[in-house]
Parts: sequence; structure tokens; C-alpha cells
Amino acid sequence: MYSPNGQVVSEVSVSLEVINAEPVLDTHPTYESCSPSLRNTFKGDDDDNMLFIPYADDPSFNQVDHSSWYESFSWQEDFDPDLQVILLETSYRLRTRHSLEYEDIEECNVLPLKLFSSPGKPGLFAISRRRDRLIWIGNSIPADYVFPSMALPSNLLQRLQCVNSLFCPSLNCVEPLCAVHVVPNDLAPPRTSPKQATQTWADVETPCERQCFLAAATSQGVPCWSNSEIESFQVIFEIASSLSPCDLSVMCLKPSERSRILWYELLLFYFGSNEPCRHNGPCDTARACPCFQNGAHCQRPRRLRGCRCSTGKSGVSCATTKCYCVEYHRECDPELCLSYELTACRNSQIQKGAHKALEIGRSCWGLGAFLTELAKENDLLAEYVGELIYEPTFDSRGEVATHRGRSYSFKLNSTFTLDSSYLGNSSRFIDHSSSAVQTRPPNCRAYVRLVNGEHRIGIFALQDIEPGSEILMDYGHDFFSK
Ligand SMILES: C[S@@+](CC[C@H](N)C(=O)[O-])C[C@H]1O[C@@H](n2cnc3c(N)ncnc32)[C@H](O)[C@@H]1O
Repeated sequence: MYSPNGQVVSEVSVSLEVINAEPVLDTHPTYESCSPSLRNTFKGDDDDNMLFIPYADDPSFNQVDHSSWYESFSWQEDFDPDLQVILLETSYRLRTRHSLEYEDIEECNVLPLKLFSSPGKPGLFAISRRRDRLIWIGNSIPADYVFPSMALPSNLLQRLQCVNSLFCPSLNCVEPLCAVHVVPNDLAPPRTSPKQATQTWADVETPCERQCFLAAATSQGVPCWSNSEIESFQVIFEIASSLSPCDLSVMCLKPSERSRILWYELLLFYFGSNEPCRHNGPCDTARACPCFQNGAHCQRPRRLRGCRCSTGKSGVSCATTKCYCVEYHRECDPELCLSYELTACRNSQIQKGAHKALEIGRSCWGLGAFLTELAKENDLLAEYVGELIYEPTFDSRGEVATHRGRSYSFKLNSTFTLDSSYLGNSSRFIDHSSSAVQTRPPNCRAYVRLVNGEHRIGIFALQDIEPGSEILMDYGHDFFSK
């Protein structure tokens, strides 16, 4: 035990029995790290800064050639925490003692580092949020001071856009901090029709409280709102147009202004219709698509029609190409297909995560994946999960994979390869076999499926497979030749 000033107060010694486990356990083979993941993750391209030189101690790997894929080494980047602290202090003093705006300081370019973030590059204010404020003799920044990049903008629309940017722009996903779809998003425009909005109005039947406009004998007239109040109203109404006027008034911080006329006028004035389009082909200007023009792509109704399968004599649905979705290599859609809710729907296993339990063990070729439960023909065994990478990164990583003698990448579509070298699940250990190998032919197969608008890879059983069996699939002609 140590005292608060680091002095040893007392010592305890514990005797341990050392067990030699060598005859019982094999040593684990040397392996690169791989982060476990349940879902694909967008990577795009590896950074231009090389983080470390692979196989730096191995003369048979051409490090010089390999480094030509990168622009610089990350350890060449200047990183000076002292400079960052001094610059924060400088900007704070310029602002508080000399009344200069942070934006003006930035524009003058007098500081060697940027205060505000730009796309992909965090600024000094954002960096300072990630660590504790340093206590040092020159500091005059109060502990509770908030630098501007840390504060939300005062305008409601901008504040909501800040929050909105945390959510995925894909209407099929909308997950917070989504790692798969990475296009920045704007707030979606209104999606209800004027008729529905006035209907909402008509639905308000009983007064919500004593001051409610419904209880008032006469309306109070139309109060005067500032532009920013009207702007806030518009934003709230676009997001939640089905709210009752009473709730809208509370959300707009106008609880006492429950004038029927006011709200009715505001509803009509700010409302814009946005019905999903019905044309064939992509939403673009050529088709004068209304949803394209206002930036609200109606993804599902535009692209797909759902299947109408029901469980037949076999007790399952969507198991053959008679199913419209199966025919077009996509999984059934929860919003469009009749069969989706059925547990017997055989064409929604990837999105439902209905895979089998696997165990990793020794195989003839390093490690392999083994089933720990019975699988029936066409059951999903696993989803092949990894990083979504572009071609240049596939090529640069390919050099390392060739040298390592093991590759974990899988062509997904014309844009992406899935690579589970550094991120994946147990499916990355599935080994190869071909039908020519009569003793151990492949017992599963990989299929690329369109799952709610995105390509994913499912590994499906080709036959019934007993627990304990190693699962093997045919990697295809090109794999070993390349
Ligand atoms: C997706 S990994 C499979 C897991 C790998 N066995 C491991 O230990 O990490 C693919 C790599 O496994 C090896 N492999 C898999 N099946 C093989 C086979 N039938 N013959 C030779 N090598 C094989 C090759 O090195 C290949 O690049």
C-alpha cells in the first residue's frame, strides 16, 4: 500500500504456484489484431499518413515500394501539446482583453493552428474539448469557459442541423453516429400533405387545459412574432407536423398564445407538400422529380415493390425465385413485403441477424470456423462483416495480405470491397474448398444481397450441416491465382 505522497506504507507478499500449461494448451499462433464487429463499417481509403511500416523487420517485404502508397509518415506530423495550450490562451486573451472576435482572429491567420474545425480536420477548439484543461501558471481561462465551437448555435435550425448530423442520412438506417453511410445530411423537408395538416387541426376536440384556445370564448387576435420565432415554428412544424396546436405552442415557447387564427394561418403559410414520386428510373432533374427538387428522396417507394408471398404448403415463404425479392437478389423489406413479419420468411435472415453459432478452431490452413449447432439447407450461417474499402486501399492492403499469405477481402460491388483483416467477425476464418475436393467439398456459399438499400454478404448452408463440422466455401477461381 502507498500513502498519498507515494511512500510505501505496508507490503504484502503472496506466493503463487506456477503451472506449466504447455502440454495442455497449444500456444496461439501470432496474429494481427482484428476488432470484433457486428456490422460493416465504412472506411473508404486508408489515411495518406502511414501509421507504421508493416513487416519493418522482415527483409523479404519491400517496405520502400509499399510506402509509395502513402504521402507521409504519421510520425512526421508536428504535434505539440504545449503550442496548443499557448494558442488557446492567446485566442482567449485576444477575445476577452482586446475584444477581437474568434472568427476575425481566424481570418487574420496570425495563429499557426486553426481554431475552428474544417471537414475532416478538427480545429483547436474541438481538440481542446477532448482533453482536460491544463492547469498552468499562464492560464487565465476560467474552468467553465466554453469556446464557441463547443456551444450550439443560437438559431434553432442550425442547432437541429448539428444534432441531425449525428443521425444517418439513409432513410433505411437513421442510426445515430452510423459507421456505414457517411454522406452529410440536411434536415428533411415536410412530408405531410396540406389536407393531413388541416385534419390534424380538426382532430383537436377537447381543451387541453383551462387557457386552451378551445376553451376561450373568442380568439385573442394574431400576436406579432419575431422572424426567429417564426423560423423556429417552421422548423418544429416541418419535423413534427402532426403535433396538435396546443403542443406546438408549448414547443415554440408560446404556451399562452393559443389563438386558433394564428396557428391556422401559420400552418397554412408554412406548410409545403411532399408526396413521394411515382415515376420510373432515378430521381433527378430530367424527370422533374418533386422529391429530388426539395432534397427528400423517397427511397423505398421509388425503387422497390415488395413481394406478396405467403406461407405455402411448405410452411415457409420467399424460399424460391418465385418471390419477386429473391429473384432480384434482395432481402424482403419490412415496409413493403407482406411476408416480412412471418418468422417463416426465408429471405430476411441477414437483416434479422438470424445466423448460427460458430466457434474458431484449428484447421488445415491456420484457423477455421466450426458450427456449434445444427444448420439446415439455406440457413444463414454468418454475415461476412468487414471494412468497406475502395480499390486503392484494396491494392495497398493487398501487398501486405500477399506477404502475410492470408487475405480476408471479398468483392462486394463495383464500388466496395469488404475487408475483414482489421475488423470483422468469426466468418473471416471460413476456409476454402472446391467441389473437386471430394473428401471435404464446400458446405456453404456466399451471396451478395441488397438489404434495405445496401449490399451485404450472407454465407448460407448448401446442405444440412451437423454441429462440430468445419464450414468451407469456394472462394472462386481468382482468389488463389491473384
Ligand atoms: C479468409 S482467410 C481464412 C482463415 C485463415 N485460415 C486464418 O487462419 O486466418 C483466407 C486465407 O486462409 C488460407 N486458406 C483458406 N483455405 C485454404 C485452402 N483451402 N488452401 C490453402 N490456404 C487456404 C489462405 O491463406 C487464405 O488467404
